[in-house]
Amino acid sequence: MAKTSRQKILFIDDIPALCEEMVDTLRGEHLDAESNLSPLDAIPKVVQGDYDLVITGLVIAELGGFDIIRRIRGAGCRVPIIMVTGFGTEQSAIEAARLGVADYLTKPIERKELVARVRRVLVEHAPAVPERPKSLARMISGDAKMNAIFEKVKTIAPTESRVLILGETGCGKQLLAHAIHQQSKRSKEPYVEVNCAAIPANLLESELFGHEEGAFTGASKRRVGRFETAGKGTIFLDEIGELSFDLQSKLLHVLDSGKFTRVGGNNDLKSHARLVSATNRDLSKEVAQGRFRADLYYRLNVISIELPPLRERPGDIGILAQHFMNQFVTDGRQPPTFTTSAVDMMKVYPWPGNVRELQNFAEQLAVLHQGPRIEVTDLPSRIVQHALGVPHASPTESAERIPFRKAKDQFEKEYLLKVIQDANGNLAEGARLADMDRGQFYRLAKRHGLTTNSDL
Ligand SMILES: Nc1ncnc2c1ncn2[C@@H]1O[C@H](COP(=O)(O)OP(=O)(O)OP(=O)(O)O)[C@@H](O)[C@H]1O
Repeated sequence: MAKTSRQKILFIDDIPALCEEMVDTLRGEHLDAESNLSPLDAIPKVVQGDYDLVITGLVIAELGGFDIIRRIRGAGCRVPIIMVTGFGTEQSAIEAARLGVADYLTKPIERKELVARVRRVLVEHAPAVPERPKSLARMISGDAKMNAIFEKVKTIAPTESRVLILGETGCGKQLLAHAIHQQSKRSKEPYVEVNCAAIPANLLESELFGHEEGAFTGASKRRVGRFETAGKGTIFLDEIGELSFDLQSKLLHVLDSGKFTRVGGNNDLKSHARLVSATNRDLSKEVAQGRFRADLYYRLNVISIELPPLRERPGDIGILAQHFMNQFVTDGRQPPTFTTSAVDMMKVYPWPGNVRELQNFAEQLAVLHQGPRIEVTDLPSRIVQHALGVPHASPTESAERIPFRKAKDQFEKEYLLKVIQDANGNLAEGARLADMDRGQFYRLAKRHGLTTNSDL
């Protein structure tokens, strides 16, 4: 069955009148619902991802509600499931919670309440990424700070000014440098990248400026350097903070005079390339501490662009994760989508490796994950552990060092996270499992950073 853009609901029960009533109620509220009298017919369709929500009865002759859920989950499918029953007992409610149902309703249930609970589950398990991403060359973003940077690049790229890109490792400096070239009037000319940290210091000068035959041992013939190769295009010097003092002086000379000399040569050659550079160091601090030449810093830093780390770009987490997921699923499958709850938890994690770490994480999931959705429970332990606030000592080990309030806070956070995980990331269900008022549960979850859902 082809998927439509509306979220599709399936009701499973073997009483035709109940099916008709449920479908009429939901369709009356503009929800896309259908029913199936046979669990054995319905399960394969559910497992192949035809539905966004399953509502099931408990007592069904062909296969009971709990067995339906076990088979669906056993096939690796994490579609949210609501159980509706007229035969609810405490035990069945506990079993339903254990199996991770998104909600458990006992009859009689008012029409309005039913629709409200269904809508809530649909929202909580909806694919994330509601924002419309913006793009710049090969970069995409859904974050306001990044979109402002994209706009800045569109303004400065066509000029001749040098650009210095600052930012932590893996946050997109290289991609941004290339975008500047692509948006510039030089885009048809060469684009040359040099990673100053990857080339041994004694070879870097000849790499940049070339060398003449016999310039040093092993220089058996003349070699053209990267400045020459770049011609009238752009040369991108990555990790410029790693340049030795000697090379800093030589680069300063090129920027001041527009000329350079091959190693071992006498002739001045003209440089026409535009220079874009990047570093993950705090260059102004390097200058203050005497490790980087101030005059070179000012010449490089005509226009500076500071790329924020991923943890300061919450609007990018869901968009980039889904973007990479779509790229990495190449075997014809429909790429799984990240749910809002999963993205909320990913926003709490600090992503020390920035976009590169997110990219690797999406690649692993693309290979290993089966099923149409990525839920909180599918996230790797480092993301969940972070939400737990580990490492921390147990109260008995260090009672004298941890104030009571802090110990209580740690316990509260750990407890809430466990409950939210048991509830498959569904906060309403979490509140029910914890036997807490829903509003209080939401507020606590938010205070501990276990959700960033802004409407809580
Ligand atoms: N906004 C983005 N959209 C799409 N892909 C991105 C984006 N930002 C970064 N990437 C991807 O993330 C990875 C890391 O980005 P990049 O190499 O540009 O980071 P960097 O800051 O230059 O890292 P380093 O400091 O280690 O050199 C690359 O594979 C890049 O394609």
